[in-house]
Amino acid sequence: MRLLIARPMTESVEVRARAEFDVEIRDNTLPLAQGEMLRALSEFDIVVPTLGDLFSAQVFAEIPAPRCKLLANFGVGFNHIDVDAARAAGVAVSNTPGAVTDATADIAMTLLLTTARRAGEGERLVRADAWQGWHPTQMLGHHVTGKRVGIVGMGRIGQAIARRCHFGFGMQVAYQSRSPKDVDFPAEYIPELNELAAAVDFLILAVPGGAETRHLINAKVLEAMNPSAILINIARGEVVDETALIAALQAHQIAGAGLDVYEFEPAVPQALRDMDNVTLLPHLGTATEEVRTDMGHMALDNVAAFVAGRPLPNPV
Ligand SMILES: NC(=O)c1ccc[n+]([C@@H]2O[C@H](COP(=O)([O-])OP(=O)(O)OC[C@H]3O[C@@H](n4cnc5c(N)ncnc54)[C@H](O)[C@@H]3O)[C@@H](O)[C@H]2O)c1
Ligand SMILES: O=C(O)[C@H](O)CO
Repeated sequence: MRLLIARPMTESVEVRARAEFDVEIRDNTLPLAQGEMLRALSEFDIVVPTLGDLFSAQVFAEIPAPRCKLLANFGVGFNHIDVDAARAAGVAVSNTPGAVTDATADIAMTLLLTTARRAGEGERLVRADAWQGWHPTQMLGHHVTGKRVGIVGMGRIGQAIARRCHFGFGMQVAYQSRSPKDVDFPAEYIPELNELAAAVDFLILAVPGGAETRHLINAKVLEAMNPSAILINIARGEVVDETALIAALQAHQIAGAGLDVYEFEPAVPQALRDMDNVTLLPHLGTATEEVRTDMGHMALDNVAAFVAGRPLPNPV
């Protein structure tokens, strides 16, 4: 069976892939272009795609009977794949849940602390050689310990964030999700999103992307937030109406934002880049050597199971 891996991977993943499979590893860090996706579906049995490779209904429509039978996605989020269209074309989809959880929760905390404590702004001040010295009212930020945090999407990553907030920072945790969760820390379930938004100092997004959550955070939710509150997004850019977010920040409806993901990634609006109360990261959630290696092996475990005719360990 021929395997295509759509990006260069960490060394041990590439070594294993070459040892176990008839593999082509694409030597390009950019997403697959339309023509490359069509070739992937028609010339390979299995493809390991990732974020940015837009396997849309239109792509599947162009190759109605693809040779490819598995998209073993590198990453837990699969909103770049039209899973229904894939299934209709006879293509299974798998992903890499769990491997990404702790690192992504760590990045949520990085964003929360950096934004609340104005660490990015302070770092820029020092680098610009503009710091005039400590004084009692210099660069006052928002206190974190003991504050109220609201988590939207209490799944694997949401719960890992909640644990860090509760056990690490003594924060009071509230959340919204599709259903209440049985968790091992105190957490209040607030099913109404605007109510949750109004009740917290930090609102953290950890839902999947896709049609169901597109613009879940809109002007109304941002209006419901406290003027002293901060929005953190480690989920997917499309979960937030970015135009509404910029307007809310400009009108001081909220105090700041910490973003790892963007609606039209990798484009980041100039208006956001101009604001000192916004922390901007380039989708770093899972960006550690260990985690990217674990994700790669998890994707290959799915490939191996498929080749051996066993059930996929991580079917979507
Ligand atoms: N920034 C990054 O690098 C990075 C890294 C990993 C994952 N992610 C994103 O985080 C997402 C979550 O990952 P996970 O492993 O925690 O997934 P998960 O499936 O374990 O958790 C998602 C949670 O969201 C809830 N949910 C779904 N739709 C909802 C809705 N409309 N309203 C409220 N809650 C809803 C689900 O019930 C579930 O509890 C991924 O799908 C991915 O898009 C980002
Ligand atoms: O969904 C994921 O796993 C990340 O966004 C990519 O690392």
